[in-house]
Amino acid sequence: MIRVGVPSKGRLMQDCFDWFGARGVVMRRAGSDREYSGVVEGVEGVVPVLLSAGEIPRELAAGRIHLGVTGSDLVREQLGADEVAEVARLGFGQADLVIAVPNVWIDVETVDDLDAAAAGFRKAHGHRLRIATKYHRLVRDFLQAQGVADYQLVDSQGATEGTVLNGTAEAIADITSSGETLRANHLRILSDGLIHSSQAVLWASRMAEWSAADLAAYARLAAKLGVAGVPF
Ligand SMILES: Nc1ncnc2c1ncn2[C@@H]1O[C@H](COP(=O)(O)OP(=O)(O)OP(=O)(O)O)[C@@H](O)[C@H]1O
Ligand SMILES: O=P(O)(O)OC[C@H]1O[C@H](OP(=O)(O)OP(=O)(O)O)[C@H](O)[C@@H]1O
Repeated sequence: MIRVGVPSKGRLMQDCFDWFGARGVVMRRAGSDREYSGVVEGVEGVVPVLLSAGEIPRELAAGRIHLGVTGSDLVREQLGADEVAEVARLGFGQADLVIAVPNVWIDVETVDDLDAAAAGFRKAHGHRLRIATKYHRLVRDFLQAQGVADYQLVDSQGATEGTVLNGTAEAIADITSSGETLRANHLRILSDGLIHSSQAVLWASRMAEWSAADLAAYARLAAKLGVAGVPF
């Protein structure tokens, strides 16, 4: 059996079920809304595994699932290129990981401006400018590539836009789609502050054991979905 990790709740789960369903692979939760097991109809040898979107990268890397659907942001943040292969971009779950600063920082429009502000900030406040995020790796790599070093990351696993008003950070790096949460919290995206454009992707684990029967099931599934054969 190939195990396919799918998001266990919310819009991502529904969009994922719709995407598979439109291709003749019907996935649904078994039993009640609260039961985290799933069933699939329309293809033999495939079992869905309902998981938190944030945990799907780790399960792929551990080889406990063969395939998984989750955001490219979460995989790029948590995994290296060796552990998974991209099978298909699914065209939903689009959101941008961006750096945003308070509206009142009128002199800070770009990442270069943020760099300059960071140097001044340290002198004025005795500590480095704080950027709240849960995307530590992506933010570090992005700022390093731009030569920004005088800052510190503050971990925020949710309600990240609130950290500036709450006084625990000066800037944030988080996912946005409509931009409403940023606006409501008086934050503005830097003009060159796009770190990653994310969307839901079907990933294949390079770490899972793929038996001959699993490879045959994958071929059947890939044919139905109209995606590439085993991508590694
Ligand atoms: N506002 C949004 N619009 C579109 N996509 C979003 C939005 N917020 C988050 N996403 C995407 O949804 C995926 C899951 O997000 P997140 O890590 O917040 O999980 P979650 O919804 O909190 O679920 P769980 O707690 O089960 O992991 C990510 O890939 C992210 O890019
Ligand atoms: O641009 P918008 O359309 O306003 O969406 C952005 C919000 O959506 C996500 O939060 P989510 O609802 O997943 O909750 P979180 O705070 O737990 O991350 C993200 O972290 C932003 O807070």
